[in-house]
Amino acid sequence: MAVFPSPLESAKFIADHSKDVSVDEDGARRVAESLFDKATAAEFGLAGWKSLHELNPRATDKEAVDWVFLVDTLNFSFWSEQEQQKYLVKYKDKTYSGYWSLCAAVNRALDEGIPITSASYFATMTLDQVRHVFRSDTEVPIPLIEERHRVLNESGIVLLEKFGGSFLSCVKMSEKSAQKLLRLILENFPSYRDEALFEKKKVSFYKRAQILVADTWSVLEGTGDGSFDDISSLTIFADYRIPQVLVHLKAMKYSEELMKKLREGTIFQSGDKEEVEIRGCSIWCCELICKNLKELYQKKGQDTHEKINAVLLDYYLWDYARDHREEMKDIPFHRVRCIYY
Ligand SMILES: Nc1nc2c(c(CN[C@H]3C=C[C@H](O)[C@@H]3O)cn2[C@@H]2O[C@H](COP(=O)(O)O)[C@@H](O)[C@H]2O)c(=O)[nH]1
Repeated sequence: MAVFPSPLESAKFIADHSKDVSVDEDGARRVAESLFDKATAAEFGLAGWKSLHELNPRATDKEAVDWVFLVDTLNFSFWSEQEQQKYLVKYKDKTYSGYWSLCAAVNRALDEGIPITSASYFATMTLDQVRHVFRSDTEVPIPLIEERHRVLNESGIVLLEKFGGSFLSCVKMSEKSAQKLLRLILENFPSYRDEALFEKKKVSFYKRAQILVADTWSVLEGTGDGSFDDISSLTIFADYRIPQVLVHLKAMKYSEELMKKLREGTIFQSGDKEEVEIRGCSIWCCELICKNLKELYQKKGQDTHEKINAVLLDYYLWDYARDHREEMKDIPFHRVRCIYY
């Protein structure tokens, strides 16, 4: 049986040994206080996944679950070298960038009658078909198109061979446990094994695997096969936006030398010490924010069950980063080209 380190334990270990990134406990407490009133509002809740995001599926059926699987299999590396030169997709008279450009391209393909979310289709897609589905509305193509082709074929074949062609079968096998679904994903889909070596120890982040579980919970509206009783055991998803917003909100800090490298646009490799510290401290920082938020609610005698967890905090912070691009422009995000986030 394969050993998959826990992202939470990894984050604690990394935060305890980190040199260039630090979690600011007072800053984390202040962020929790500022979120306190918002946390019971609609946009913080599970329903926001659909109500705030027009490209996400409305349904809670097999096709909606397969949409989530396809999108999260490709949910990585949308950043561009030049902010002005980037991959964009126009869909229904709106132009989308970043993660939303991926969703727009998927919905555009479905509208064109291309069964892009069906394993039987993406298991044998050619590179040219992938290029067509994810074509850009600028001269900048989607990053890592060859890797996207490879992970699509690989994941489609596993779905066909082991799960009858639908991720819903995998969800049913998890018997309403988020941790069991996480393990099934890691055991069967190699491209989701987002791990690194840090201070000679194997650590994990599992960003796409954890967000796949979270998005499955969201698209099923926390009901039926998606009523995971341990959804609060997930951590936030260590991408390249959450660290940026945590530094902006002064809950996390970079050393001068790291800030200099980031400002120069240094491209890091997946697994580099700085990259691991940024991602691990982000997860740990959000655990502290979550803990503080729960304490604030307990003080007020309010029940926080299912209202406050790392998933909902992550979604909120990610949307916040989207909506505050301008204010955050002097905080650089770390640049890695990889299939993990
Ligand atoms: N931590 C975290 N990272 C997330 C997401 C999402 C979108 N997911 C949900 C959000 C709304 C919908 O409800 C989706 O279900 C994408 N990313 C990451 O961000 C990066 C792209 O950023 P930008 O270049 O600005 O589009 C890239 O690494 C991508 O992997 C999230 O939620 N949390």
